[in-house]
Amino acid sequence: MRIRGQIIRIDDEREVTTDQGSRTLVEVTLRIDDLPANEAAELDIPDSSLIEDPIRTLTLWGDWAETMTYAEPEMELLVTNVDLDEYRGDPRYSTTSDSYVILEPSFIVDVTDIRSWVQCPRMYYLNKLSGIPLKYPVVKGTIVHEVFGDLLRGRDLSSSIDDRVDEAGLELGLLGRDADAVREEVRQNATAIEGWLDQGTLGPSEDTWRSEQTLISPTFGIKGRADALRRGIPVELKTGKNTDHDPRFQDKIQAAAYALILVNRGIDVNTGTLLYTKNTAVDRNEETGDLSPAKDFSIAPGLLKFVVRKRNEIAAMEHDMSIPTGYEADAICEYCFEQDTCRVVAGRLDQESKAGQVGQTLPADEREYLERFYHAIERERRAVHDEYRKLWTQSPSERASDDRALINLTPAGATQLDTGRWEIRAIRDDDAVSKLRNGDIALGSNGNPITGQSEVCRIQTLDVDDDGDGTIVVTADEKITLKRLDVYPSEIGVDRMLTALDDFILRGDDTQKAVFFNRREPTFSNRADETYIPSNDAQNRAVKRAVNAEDFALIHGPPGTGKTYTIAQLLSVLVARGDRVLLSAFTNRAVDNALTAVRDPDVDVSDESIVRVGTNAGIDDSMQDIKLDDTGSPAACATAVQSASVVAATTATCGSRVMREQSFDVAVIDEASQLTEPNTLAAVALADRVVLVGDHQQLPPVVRADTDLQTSLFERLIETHPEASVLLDRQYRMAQRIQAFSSQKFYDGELRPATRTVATQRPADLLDETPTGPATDGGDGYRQQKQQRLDAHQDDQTQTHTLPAHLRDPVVFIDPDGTRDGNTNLTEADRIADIVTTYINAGIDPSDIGVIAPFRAQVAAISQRTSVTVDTVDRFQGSAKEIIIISFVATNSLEEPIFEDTRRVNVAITRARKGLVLVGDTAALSSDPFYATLLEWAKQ
Ligand SMILES: Nc1ncnc2c1ncn2[C@@H]1O[C@H](COP(=O)(O)OP(=O)(O)OP(=O)(O)O)[C@@H](O)[C@H]1O
Repeated sequence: MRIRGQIIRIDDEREVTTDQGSRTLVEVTLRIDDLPANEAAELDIPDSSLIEDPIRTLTLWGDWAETMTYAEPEMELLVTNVDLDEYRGDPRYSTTSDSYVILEPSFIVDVTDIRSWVQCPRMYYLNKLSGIPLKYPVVKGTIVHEVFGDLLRGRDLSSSIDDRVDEAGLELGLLGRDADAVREEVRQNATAIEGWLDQGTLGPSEDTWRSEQTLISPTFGIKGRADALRRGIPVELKTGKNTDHDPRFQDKIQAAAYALILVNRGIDVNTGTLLYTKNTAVDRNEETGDLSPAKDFSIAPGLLKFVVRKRNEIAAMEHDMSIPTGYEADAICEYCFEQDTCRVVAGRLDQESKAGQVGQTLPADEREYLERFYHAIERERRAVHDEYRKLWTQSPSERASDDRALINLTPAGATQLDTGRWEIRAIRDDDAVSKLRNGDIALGSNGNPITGQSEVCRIQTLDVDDDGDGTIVVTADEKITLKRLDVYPSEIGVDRMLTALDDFILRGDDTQKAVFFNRREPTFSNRADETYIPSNDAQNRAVKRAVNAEDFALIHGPPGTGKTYTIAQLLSVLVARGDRVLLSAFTNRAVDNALTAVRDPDVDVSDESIVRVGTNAGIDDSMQDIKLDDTGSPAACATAVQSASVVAATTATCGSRVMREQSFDVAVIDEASQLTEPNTLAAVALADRVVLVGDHQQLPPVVRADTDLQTSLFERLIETHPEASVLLDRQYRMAQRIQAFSSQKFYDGELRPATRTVATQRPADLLDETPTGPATDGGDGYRQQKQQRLDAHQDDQTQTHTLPAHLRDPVVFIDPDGTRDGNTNLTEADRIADIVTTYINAGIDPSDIGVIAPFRAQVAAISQRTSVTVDTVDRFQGSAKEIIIISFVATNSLEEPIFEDTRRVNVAITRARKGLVLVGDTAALSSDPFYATLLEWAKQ
């Protein structure tokens, strides 16, 4: 029996005498979440009031009492294998010798963090803050681990080493290493692995082996990736040497933590293996001791419990987000490699530290900032943990309807690739939507990702044909029977935000920081005095402001105002001046979109001077020719990135160990209003000057928790330093009538159409009534395509309907008199499908029409009724359609906001070029001042 609940009170520790001698105990009062159903029956207490009152006393015996020294009221407690008895009519619980006590079980601790915590709690904190820097032992360690995996998958040693060293080309190049020397060193390490594999009679061909496996334990709140499992026993590889007979303590802890996760899966683990690969490489004449690389050790229940208690210490500290001092451990600072960093961080942040403090303390506002964002990021981490938890708390169908999983797949086999990895296929027979995309990392499983067979894989294909059928193809290290594919949450995003804070605040330049902390005003030079963009005064001023900025400049670009165009012109000016430029944005799509404009033949930046840094899967096909080749000759890789005038990468990649080694004169960051402050800092920290391009009146950063991360650095700076910004006030997208509301409400009436043609566009321009059509910003290509469509249409001999009068206006409001039911309004969905059909029958191409709805359920309802693109606002940001139809869903009243933020309405309505149709309920919309004005405008 297990119980789980919130701590209400913790009594003092006591010693009692029992038949087993003197024992320690602590009594804790808990509010139990789910009382065991059989509680009353077990105790034979007929009092039903007990069942309504979930407060119970729990006695923690022996070592578990220690966990209560750092637990606090309000924390959650999960206790397994409890005993139930009664004391004066009250049911009471107590731990048994088989119990585990898990504090804050929802907080998921990584195995490697438990390892560093055991070495020293401050090491855990410093690793989290600073990330893993580019250092040779780290890169070599990664290569050896990969070769290990390859050997387990049956690959030939030499070809594995060649490939893996090749793959690390860029990192080795930046470290100034020679490939041959690295190959030799890896070979020495790998010899230990090979020898051990041979000698253990357990050849890789045997089924008892498997390489790295990601494991999560819902009970113990632990996750991690074991290097390998041999007959269910965790094997950890260490690239160092250890000539003692026993494995190192922290290494044992790591292997034992994996064992715990296996225990949670019902596997009894009582041994662990540590493989010290350097042991075979050390000189036997000089070294004494135990030089065998493999060291087995027994994993007794006591060790597993110790691991849980260490994990509990971390969870408790993270609960109130306190900073470890190092005194919690017996670690000896003078032998610690991290001693200097530890003292510097303690000194700069004025933290208590066992190693002491050095250096000058940072100004109070910087420390306050770091602390505030550290807390915000840790809250975001918790929200990611909530996502992990849904892997086991939600049923498969709940996950599917939440778009978090594709379920009920039919396995369709697997093929082993040359690399030893597997290509796994499954058939889907429905067109269920999900958040999964090609190129994503996902969790594939045979049905249950936690207790079943599961593997982290990369999606290669997810396509669905017209009938809704399709083949899913993924690649993974091990073969699985693919029946389900889940969105796999990742903490990399939060980890990268922390390292960006560290790079900017702790390692950043004081002069640069002063301006972001309002200790001095941003300054501007006069170096740019030419006319760069004659056709658009605001864009021209923006380029000049950006080139002149000594610190930062802000380019505020409402919808369709040519932000991307301006960025391209700006880059050509900067490159011509000899500046080295970082071009960044949150998503790969945004980076590639900006790069497309930079590579326009009319823009004076040569392809040879640009490199695109990122993963193959993330980068658009059209950018593959300028993608940085990070494999092969180390020197060539390093030169390629170091000599580039323009380096383009997402802000997440800016936090990678390769990009953290780069420096730039200027960082130009697109869609900066959608970036959290720390995400922006990841790029800012790499450059002397910064240009942020964005629009804080459109979508804010997407974050899970309600914290300061919701406000972008762009928004904060434009409010504190409006003089550093330029508003692009001419838009090339919308008819005058469509843009008017947005201009008035969001841009102080300053947004105007760039040309008369833009201003006067109408839906009828899309019809054959106007054969030549007016010029749109799509240009001749667009007209030709349209003419082809019209010709095809006429060839069809289909009757050409004309567009009814009420759909000819650029802005239309329609009230279908529907009823909201949950997050859908089917009458509205039906009417929207009719409107779409009317447009199409009139000759408008379906690809010119888009529908936006506030909720996914309504998106699904409309999608079932029409073939045009239907989506939420977030998916539409950055794109535009000739005709946009918006479904508001709400009827009668507006108890909850429709788009939760009026900026979403701004984005929705500004997606339309020629026609905007608002479909909603008059009564509901009139009940809110903002929507009432929208309605008034639409009905004009
Ligand atoms: N100065 C200009 N002269 C002529 N055309 C321009 C100019 N600036 C932008 N355009 C055109 O306006 C259109 C929109 O420009 P762009 O894609 O740069 O806008 P954007 O602000 O990035 O759009 P979004 O709001 O979707 O991010 C493009 O077709 C572009 O060629």
